[in-house]
Amino acid sequence: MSDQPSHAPYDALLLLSFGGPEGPDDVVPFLENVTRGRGIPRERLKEVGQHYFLFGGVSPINDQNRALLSALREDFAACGVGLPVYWGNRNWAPYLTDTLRQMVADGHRRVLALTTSAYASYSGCRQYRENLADALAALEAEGLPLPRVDKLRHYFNHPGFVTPMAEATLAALGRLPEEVRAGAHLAFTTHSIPTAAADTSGPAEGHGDGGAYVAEHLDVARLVAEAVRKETGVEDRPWRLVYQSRSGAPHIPWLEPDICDHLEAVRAEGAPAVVMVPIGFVSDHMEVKYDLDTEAAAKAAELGLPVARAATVGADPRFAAAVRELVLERAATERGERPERCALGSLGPSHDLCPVGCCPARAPRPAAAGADSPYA
Ligand SMILES: CC1=C(CCC(=O)O)c2cc3nc(cc4[nH]c(cc5[nH]c(cc1n2)c(C)c5CCC(=O)O)c(CCC(=O)O)c4C)C(CCC(=O)O)=C3C
Ligand SMILES: [Fe+2]
Repeated sequence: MSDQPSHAPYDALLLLSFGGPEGPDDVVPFLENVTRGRGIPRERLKEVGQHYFLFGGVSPINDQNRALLSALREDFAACGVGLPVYWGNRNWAPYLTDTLRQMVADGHRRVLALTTSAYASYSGCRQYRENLADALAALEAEGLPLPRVDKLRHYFNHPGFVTPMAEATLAALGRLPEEVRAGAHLAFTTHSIPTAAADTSGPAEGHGDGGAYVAEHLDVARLVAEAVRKETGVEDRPWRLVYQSRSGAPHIPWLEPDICDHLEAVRAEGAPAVVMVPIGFVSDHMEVKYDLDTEAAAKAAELGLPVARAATVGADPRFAAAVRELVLERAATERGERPERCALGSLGPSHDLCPVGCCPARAPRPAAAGADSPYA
């Protein structure tokens, strides 16, 4: 008997992420990969390309995923979890299909996937499941044995995600001039998505009124605001969930208000300062570095409004530990045990298996790692 925590039946973990360009020549091909068949206006693409060129054509997301990989491997090793960790992306090298092919070549047949998106939505959940189905179809066409791939549950309300975010919010408050700290508002931000996609996010029974996407973000915002209240003793600090990084055609409704409009509105109401808290994101990637640190920060400067931006969890060891807990929890569930399923807030732990109709696509396509998966 070994007293090492068991990750059986899983034999590998796959970090599944978005990917990003690593130099100026990568930017246009990367954007073509992202937007293939998705009808994003050319104007928006040129603009987003410029965001990347401002940073030398390099997205921070790949280095951040490399750091997360190291943190996961360190944590697993320290805790005796002998699960190898691989990394594959939707839109840039290392591409998911290549990684999955390597995993099969290395003998892995039960794979657990961790996505760098903590919440339910088509873009953050089902689209990754579609990418997994595409990769499995490619391996099948090559005549390779197919691994079974499961996906870890959404972790937005896990303490290993929420606690570092709350601490980062307090740290950002501490970077504001002392005299505006007590009165500073909190602006929790996440990626805007079409309201139609928000309304149908998560399982069907929660559809409508922003669906699981908005409900989950509101729960995290409340938890962080409450932690800040406890720590600072400021009882009625205003906070709001706002959105950023809108794209798509202007006549299609997306979640609002935009962070920049929100800064203007609270300035007009007399807010002395704002802390921007990007709860929607797992690392300080381009949406954070450009849309918040560059664009929203410039807006705030124009308004004469002091702002600070909270760090995302990134490769925080507490987040790596949370991933380990979630992996061991899911492994135990797959073995037929009933492990403790840790979650803060009012929503409870999210489902392990996306039910049929969860975060539907506009045009149905095969998606793996869910109840409607065509794969085992
Ligand atoms: C919910 C959500 C997340 C959070 C969850 C998650 O992390 O998955 C996210 C993350 C990210 N989005 C990213 C980049 C882009 N997203 C785009 C486009 C879009 N995102 C959408 C949603 C989301 N996106 C949507 C509804 C679109 C429009 C249509 C479509 O394509 O579905 C476009 C095209 C141009 C534009 O429209 O801006 C780009 C370049 C990067 C990489 C950043 C880097 O390089 O550091 C990351 C992590
Ligand atoms: Fe995006």
